[in-house]
Amino acid sequence: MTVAVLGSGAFGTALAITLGQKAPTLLWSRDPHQAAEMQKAGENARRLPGRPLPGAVTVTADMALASSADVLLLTVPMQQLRQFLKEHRAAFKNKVLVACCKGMELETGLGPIDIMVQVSPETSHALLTGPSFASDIAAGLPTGLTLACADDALGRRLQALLSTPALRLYRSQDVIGASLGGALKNVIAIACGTVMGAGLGESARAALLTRGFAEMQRLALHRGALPDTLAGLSGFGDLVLTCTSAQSRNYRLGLSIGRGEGFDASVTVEGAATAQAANALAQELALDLPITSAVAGLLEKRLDVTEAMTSLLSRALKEE
Ligand SMILES: NC(=O)C1=CN([C@@H]2O[C@H](COP(=O)(O)OP(=O)(O)OC[C@H]3O[C@@H](n4cnc5c(N)ncnc54)[C@H](O)[C@@H]3O)[C@@H](O)[C@H]2O)C=CC1
Ligand SMILES: O=C(CO)COP(=O)(O)O
Repeated sequence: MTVAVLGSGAFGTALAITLGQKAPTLLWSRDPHQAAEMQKAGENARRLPGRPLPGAVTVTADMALASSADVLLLTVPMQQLRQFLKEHRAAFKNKVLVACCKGMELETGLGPIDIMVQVSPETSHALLTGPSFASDIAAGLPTGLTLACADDALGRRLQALLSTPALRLYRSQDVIGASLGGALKNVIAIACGTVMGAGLGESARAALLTRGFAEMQRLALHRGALPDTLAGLSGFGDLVLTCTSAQSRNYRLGLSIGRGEGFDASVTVEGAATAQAANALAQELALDLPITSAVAGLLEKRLDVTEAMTSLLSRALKEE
């Protein structure tokens, strides 16, 4: 099976770098100028400078060429996924699509697998998610991810195809759990960044991370996820990484909120839309997600940091 990565941002480029060390790999960019520049320079100077593309990676803006591969890794941001699938529906027919984005669609609350099923029912679907910074993957550092696919036979083939010596994929058939874990950890990372930015301390962050994990489980289990999936790489693993590292854009957005600073709106921060989508879903399902609600309040500017903290600390005392 041949592979193409569609979307030449940080994550798409990193995946192409690691997969290109194993087999010929296509990397598609929507911008012909950027594709030509990357092919010529042998690197993505904008997103991953200093990380050379292996010779087996071909960068192209030609979707007909890119979609000639059997397996297409989709690395566009979550809020772009539906439109992207609609635009290229004919080219993707009968392909295996592996979504690599994390989040919930703002208007519908749906995750990447649900959207692929809706928009491209004539394709096969899987999800690649878990704790990994693009820069670590591109540097060849050891990484463990979850490959979630409801079809176990296909999941096994994808696991073998997409694992590399440094990138170790674990298989799961729980696409709901893997999808929600990856989406909701970003919301908690914004909360943890906020607490650290406001100087409230590492003990407060540990409490938020832990209670945030309880919220992730509450929503995900209600939607049919398996507890083990939430405790795995795509849930707890990615939560720990994202809530403790300033490499994370979600955490950094939180830091800027906590410090009362601005944040570059062009940076991909998946947790922002997801916080609002998850908060709306929680209200609809009458689920108690106080941290998610506080993050949504901060992002929508209904709350400031002091009010958000007060809303969490003044809740009735309860059993853990
Ligand atoms: N950067 C990282 O360390 C990791 C990112 N991810 C996930 O990967 C997804 C993408 O993130 P990044 O690559 O970091 O973002 P990015 O901002 O670096 O790149 C996004 C890319 O998508 C392209 N794009 C946007 N809209 C498009 C459209 N409609 N059609 C075609 N291309 C479009 C942009 O031109 C850009 O090249 C996110 O969901 C993120 O959560 C997952 C794991 C690690
Ligand atoms: O998903 C990631 C790590 O697993 C990347 O995190 P950010 O999107 O917050 O940078």
